[in-house]
Amino acid sequence: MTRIGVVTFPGTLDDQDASRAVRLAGAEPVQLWHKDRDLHDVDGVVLAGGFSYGDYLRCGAIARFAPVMDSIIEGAYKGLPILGICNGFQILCEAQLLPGALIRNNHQKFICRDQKLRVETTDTAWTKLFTVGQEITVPLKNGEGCFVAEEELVNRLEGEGQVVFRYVDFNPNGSLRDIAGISNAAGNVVGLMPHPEHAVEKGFGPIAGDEPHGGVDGLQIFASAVASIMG
Ligand SMILES: NC(=O)CC[C@H](N)C(=O)O
Repeated sequence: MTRIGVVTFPGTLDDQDASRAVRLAGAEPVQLWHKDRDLHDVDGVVLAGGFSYGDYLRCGAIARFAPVMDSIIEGAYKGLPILGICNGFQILCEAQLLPGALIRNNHQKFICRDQKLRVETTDTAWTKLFTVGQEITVPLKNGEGCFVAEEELVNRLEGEGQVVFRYVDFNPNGSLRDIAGISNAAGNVVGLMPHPEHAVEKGFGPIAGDEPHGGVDGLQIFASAVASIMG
């Protein structure tokens, strides 16, 4: 069975939901602790959302130096599928596994809403099962979600197909070019601000189309990783 590690740092909030999403996608979730020196032979890793180390300094800035990150960085360069959700995305940027940075929302407030996104590429380990241009709705909740990078870098990300998700209808934080998620050049490392792990079960997900509180669009992200790992 495919084994996907879910990392818990002090202050992580969404590791249980991420583990549940992994299980619903047909894989076995493996708990990884911030102090773990190895990844216990997992086939993929999820850096879950939350408030690691209380968001001190900058979101993700301290978690980036946790012992488990050495193995994650090594795994990333070897092609291990890695997903960073919200605080996980911030940690991946701090670790320079993904380019750019996430800064305070342009309106200076924490925001929580059901957010529509467009899937811009299926050439990543985490979006393989979508269709290009598909619109999905998943919850969003963060204080530092504004994606910024130099103009030249953003142009390169667009040109190389590394913009993976874009906000639709409403940009919730001032992110450049409505960018909600990006990947590394190889497509195995993906980070996104909204939370797919909160949209995996009917009755608990966001309001989406004809499905009040029933949207399960997020599940495809975890199922995509399982499909990529199985080849
Ligand atoms: N939901 C989250 O992961 C939040 C991330 C981070 N603590 C922020 O507020 O931006």
